[in-house]
Amino acid sequence: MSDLILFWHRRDLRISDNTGLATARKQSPKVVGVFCLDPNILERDDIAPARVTYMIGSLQSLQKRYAQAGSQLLILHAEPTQAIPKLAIALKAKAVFWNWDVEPYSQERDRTIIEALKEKGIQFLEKNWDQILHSPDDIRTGSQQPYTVYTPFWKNWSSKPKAKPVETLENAEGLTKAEKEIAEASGVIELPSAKDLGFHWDGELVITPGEAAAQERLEEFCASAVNEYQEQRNFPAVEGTSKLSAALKFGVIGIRTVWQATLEALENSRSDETATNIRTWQQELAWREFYQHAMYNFPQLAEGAFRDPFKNFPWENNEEYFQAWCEGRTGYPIVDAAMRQLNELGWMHNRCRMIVASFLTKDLLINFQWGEKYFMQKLIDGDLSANNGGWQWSASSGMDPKPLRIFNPASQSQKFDFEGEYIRQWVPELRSMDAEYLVTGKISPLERHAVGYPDPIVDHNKQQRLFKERYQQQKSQT
Ligand SMILES: Cc1cc2nc3c(=O)[nH]c(=O)nc-3n(C[C@H](O)[C@H](O)[C@H](O)COP(=O)(O)OP(=O)(O)OC[C@H]3O[C@@H](n4cnc5c(N)ncnc54)[C@H](O)[C@@H]3O)c2cc1C
Repeated sequence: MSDLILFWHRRDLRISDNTGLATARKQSPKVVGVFCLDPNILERDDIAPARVTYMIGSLQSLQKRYAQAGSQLLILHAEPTQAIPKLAIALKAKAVFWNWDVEPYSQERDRTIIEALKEKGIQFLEKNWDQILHSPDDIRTGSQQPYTVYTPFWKNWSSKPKAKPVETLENAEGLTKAEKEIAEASGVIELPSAKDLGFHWDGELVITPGEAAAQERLEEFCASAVNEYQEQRNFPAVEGTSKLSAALKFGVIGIRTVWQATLEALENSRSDETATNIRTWQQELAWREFYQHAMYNFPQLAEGAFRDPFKNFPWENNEEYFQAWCEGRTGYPIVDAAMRQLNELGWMHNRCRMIVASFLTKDLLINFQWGEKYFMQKLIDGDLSANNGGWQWSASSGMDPKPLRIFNPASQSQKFDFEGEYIRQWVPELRSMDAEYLVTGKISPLERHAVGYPDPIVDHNKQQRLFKERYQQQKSQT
């Protein structure tokens, strides 16, 4: 066996602040990266072109970072349970290290790979967490149960000391020429483009791929917008949030680095008000972690409703309504603006994610899993835990003590897009209409037809009554 440690990147496309990679480098000077394009993931029907494009761009940048450090990032495109052990055996690697993931598929895949490595006496890292600040096994209620409610989770989670960023891989030995030939014979390929993989995204990405861009975005956000985050994050027409979600999903930036930046911002804050804004952003980072812990502890979340009344809920699942929702043609301006933003950018503002999710489930009476899947097909930041968490929260089927939250599209627009700026940006046929009509949605059929904008496909008040009735019925039966 050689000194080689293969470091398998998955949701940690960076060489800075990477716990598993830093451990590998401590144990050997010879560390080579590997990324496996997994057909089990890429061939699913919920993969967004924007997401793959961002991932490939970040892999390109990771390859450059490895080259600068003196090593390589190898690319495979094959079933990982076979390809990873095969490469490790061919290169006589002494170890394959990687960072653990919360998703059910990843855990199953990793267990299979661990068995194959064990058989050959190749070392691995047991349960090394990197993408979250605390292990899901460590944050427990007084009776040692995982949390199902966010507020007590936050209290416990935020009271625990957080690890500092770990050191960047500055230098490492790579493969020799002979080893490179062995790697190629074992399936290593050139990094394909997203188009080569069948994913076409010609638009601009909401965030530039790669570590440097994510770091820059973090610094920029922490120097300015974070100071007004609490209020500004609610207005979809304002650039009030970090847009770091894709970088966090793929681990293009380390969560310890992000947390450290919030602590520095707190230290530099000049007023209680600013500090409150920064703490609010910290709470959003904790939501991300809450949903990841939830997915790890309750993997059944990925399969459907968490709460009983929703397990057999009589959804109507009207295909035409669903199509209108997907295309931004519901006749509700704020809903349509949001869906068109999603279709065009591969990203949607959080306030609008909540509005459209409530609309799909409470107004259109469509199973939240349809919306969950559509989001995954479009989002650059699409992430099982966060997306499922957001959808189950909006549908009232998940971990939430307030089951009957129903968003009224008109009052949401009146509060958060009162000048209709966001609506005008994304629904251009309504551009010349007064804000009053845009936000209330009280646009006459004549005016709608004149500009080619549809009539409302359902009546909000009627539908929400219907939803409540069905919910009460289900509740009484469970
Ligand atoms: C129906 C629905 C679906 C969602 N799907 C996803 C998804 O697939 N991927 C995803 O990353 N987020 C998802 N979210 C959460 C949230 O909308 C996005 O994280 C946020 O809009 C990303 O923008 P940002 O990076 O500017 O966020 P910021 O406001 O700057 O927040 C910072 C980071 O905290 C995390 N975060 C913020 N809010 C949440 C939240 N409610 N839940 C979990 N993490 C959060 C994200 O990593 C985000 O990048 C969803 C929310 C809803 C209501």
